[in-house]
Amino acid sequence: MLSNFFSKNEVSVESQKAINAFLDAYRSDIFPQGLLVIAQAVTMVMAKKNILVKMVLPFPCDGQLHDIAEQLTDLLQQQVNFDVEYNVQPVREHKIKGIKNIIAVSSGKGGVGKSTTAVNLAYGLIAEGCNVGILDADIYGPSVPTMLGLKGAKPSSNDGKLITPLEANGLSAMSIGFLVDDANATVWRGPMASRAFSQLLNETDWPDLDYLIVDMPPGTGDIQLTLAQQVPVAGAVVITTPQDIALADAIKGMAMFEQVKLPVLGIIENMSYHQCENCGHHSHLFGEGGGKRIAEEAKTQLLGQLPLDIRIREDADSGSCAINENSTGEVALLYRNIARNVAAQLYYQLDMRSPKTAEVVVKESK
Ligand SMILES: Nc1ncnc2c1ncn2[C@@H]1O[C@H](COP(=O)(O)OP(=O)(O)OP(=O)(O)O)[C@@H](O)[C@H]1O
Repeated sequence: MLSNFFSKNEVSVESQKAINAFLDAYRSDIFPQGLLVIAQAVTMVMAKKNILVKMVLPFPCDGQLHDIAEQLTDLLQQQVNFDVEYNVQPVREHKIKGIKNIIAVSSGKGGVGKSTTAVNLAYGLIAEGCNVGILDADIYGPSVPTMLGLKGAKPSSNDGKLITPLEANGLSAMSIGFLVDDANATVWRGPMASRAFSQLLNETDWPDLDYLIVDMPPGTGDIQLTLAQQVPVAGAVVITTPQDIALADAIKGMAMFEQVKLPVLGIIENMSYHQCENCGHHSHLFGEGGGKRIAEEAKTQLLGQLPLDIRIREDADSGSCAINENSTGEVALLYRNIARNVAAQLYYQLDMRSPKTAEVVVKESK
């Protein structure tokens, strides 16, 4: 038998060919040109009776690899697993130690669920396989401490100079809310607020992070503009709801980032629909299709849509998170899908090693 020629650790040539062909032809939103064009160091070994596909990828995507492994297992009638290392590269140079990429989460309008989405996006990126931190820059209403279950907690300092961030379920977190009480934070204005923010960013002893999510204050005024200029943001994500008034403000938000020449990775539409608990029917309480429309108009991506769901509010209020309770639950999967889209957009739009970015550069130079 052919298999007798292989050592116990070798995958048969037939299986290798089948896996390569499948991965080569595989297409999805985050792999528009297939998986193999962006994968490095692809090898296959036998691990007991299972095939282990090893590779290095440039952005986290554990959830999608899990689905691909299931499809390959069906195809080969043999268990296939992935063992992937993520090698996220910084797309923009900056001097903040330990952090590779800063992603700003903003909204033109207050109350659209920006902080809730920022926290869940951070946990989504962790669930997909990366090291992540969050910086609550919402100086006028820091809600991240509550959402992480860290209200009242105080960070410490090992050397008396840098503040050690707090940690909640593997997420490193810093917020003005850890340092001053809410009443004091709200009276801060202009320069004072931006100085406080700059200190939070630069004087925190961040661990090694692939992504730092910055929860920006809502709106598009001077303070937001200053912060956007102050932070070496790799890419921005704009949160909106489908209501006309929120959409109009989201457009203003994108224009603000354009003004300071920061790339917008896309839009997340929050409270897009309500799903009936009994029959599963989706009702679009605040209108339909708005996020998609403004994303198309701004030539950016709709990174995902989230339901108006009581579980999301309850989690945010109680300091828990759907992803940490059940990383494959319905709401968790939506956030993880958005997290993958954000990470992939950052890579394809901005990393010079990305085949898509490289393509754009070639076209421009003609
Ligand atoms: N998809 C959702 N489903 C249900 N409730 C949600 C959803 N998203 C956010 N919420 C709730 O809406 C309220 C406002 O959310 P959040 O504080 O995240 O908004 P924000 O845009 O950050 O507000 P602010 O402008 O004050 O910073 C919170 O009570 C939150 O739990």
